[in-house]
Amino acid sequence: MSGGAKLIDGKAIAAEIRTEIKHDVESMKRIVPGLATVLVGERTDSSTYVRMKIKACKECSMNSIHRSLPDTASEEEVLQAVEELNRDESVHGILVQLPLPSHINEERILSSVSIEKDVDGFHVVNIGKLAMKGRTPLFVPCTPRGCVELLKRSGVQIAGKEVVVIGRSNIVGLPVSMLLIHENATVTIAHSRTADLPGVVRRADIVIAAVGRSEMVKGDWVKPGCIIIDVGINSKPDSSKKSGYRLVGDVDFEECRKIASMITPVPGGVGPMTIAMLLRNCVDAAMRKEREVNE
Ligand SMILES: Nc1nc2c(c(=O)[nH]1)N[C@@H](CN(C=O)c1ccc(C(=O)N[C@@H](CCC(=O)O)C(=O)O)cc1)CN2
Repeated sequence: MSGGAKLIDGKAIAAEIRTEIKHDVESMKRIVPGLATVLVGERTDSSTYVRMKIKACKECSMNSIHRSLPDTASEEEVLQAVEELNRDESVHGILVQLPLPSHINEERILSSVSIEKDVDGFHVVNIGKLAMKGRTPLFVPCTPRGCVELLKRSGVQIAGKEVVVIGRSNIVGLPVSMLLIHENATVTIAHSRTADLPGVVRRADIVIAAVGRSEMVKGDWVKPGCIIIDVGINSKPDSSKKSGYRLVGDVDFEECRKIASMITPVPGGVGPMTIAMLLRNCVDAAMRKEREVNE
């Protein structure tokens, strides 16, 4: 491509989705959707993400409730906070910000969230249904749902495409692969131990990079005209920035934009979609509740 890839503007698409969400919230008669955030510890990145989620709720006329626990909190204390939110009728969605401190069993905490309020889609029942044919999970994890939404809203036909997902995490790699299979793509899950990773990635019509390694995917790894969704958010030292670093993805943007037909930037690509999809999931939960109340 001589002109370079078209940018998939995640910030603009997320803003469009948030306008739709606000409209849905304001059309609800009996319920104001409420999102609960649980933060254990004080990691700077996690605190920033939680703050962004709370701000996004406000902008969409939604309520938010926040529970903060110290990083010394016991597993029982985190479970108790989740249980209280499970019982709270003003809360329609609960998210426990990840990662949790290493002494806490993540699976136990995530499975303690009521499946009707599991807006992150990480409960084993919701993930299990996503992994099965003919089952419908109540919620789909936000970043994977955001990737698919970016493709659809950019006019990309997914069915029949060869997709290579790089990364096999529970948050992104595995669930996005399942979602894309349900969209009738042919999906290969590649990872750091895949033999001839560049050769595998070169087969893809659509590349989803979610491996967590700065600028790993190079220009000569990708097929001309392919579509690249970069999920990575890595900081890279940059002395020209006040902070001393800048954010980069898992894809070498400057090299790959010359080869691909469409590409997401970092920042401003998948990241904003994660929060938009979280709000979508929470409002869907509240709308489901409102329908039950009306019956
Ligand atoms: N419980 C969860 N924990 C985590 C999730 C998740 O979906 N649920 N995902 C990530 C972090 N995350 C949300 O929690 C998240 C990451 C990035 C962004 C984002 O908008 N990034 C911006 C850049 C922001 C910056 O300047 O730092 C962008 O890419 O443009 C939103 C949410 C791990 N934990």
